[in-house]
Amino acid sequence: MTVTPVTDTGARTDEAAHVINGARERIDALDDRIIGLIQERMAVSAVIQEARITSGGRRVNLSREMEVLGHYRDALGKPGTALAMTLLELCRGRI
Ligand SMILES: O=C(O)C(=O)C[C@]1(C(=O)O)C=C[C@@H](O)C=C1
Repeated sequence: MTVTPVTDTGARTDEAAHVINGARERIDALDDRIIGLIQERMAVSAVIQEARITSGGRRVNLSREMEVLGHYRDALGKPGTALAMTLLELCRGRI
């Protein structure tokens, strides 16, 4: 049996290639939504930071960042912490 899937799935059967291609479409759609949510988070975070800076405060609030890191760690374990650190960097830049 020769499998010539449209995308490179690594599958050895047409059936497996079909399952993989369908699931990849769902992943691409989920990733689009996740990226949209991250962009929305960045915009909301910018509003907070601008308000704080305009009031004379600092861009960064470390105690709040600890809460955010804990939230992701509790939900996703250790990789959740790394994910939250990346999100925070996207939202407030490098510190
Ligand atoms: O919650 C805040 O005070 C924010 O400024 C938002 C945010 C975040 O993106 O979660 C960004 C920068 C701060 O250091 C802490 C948290």
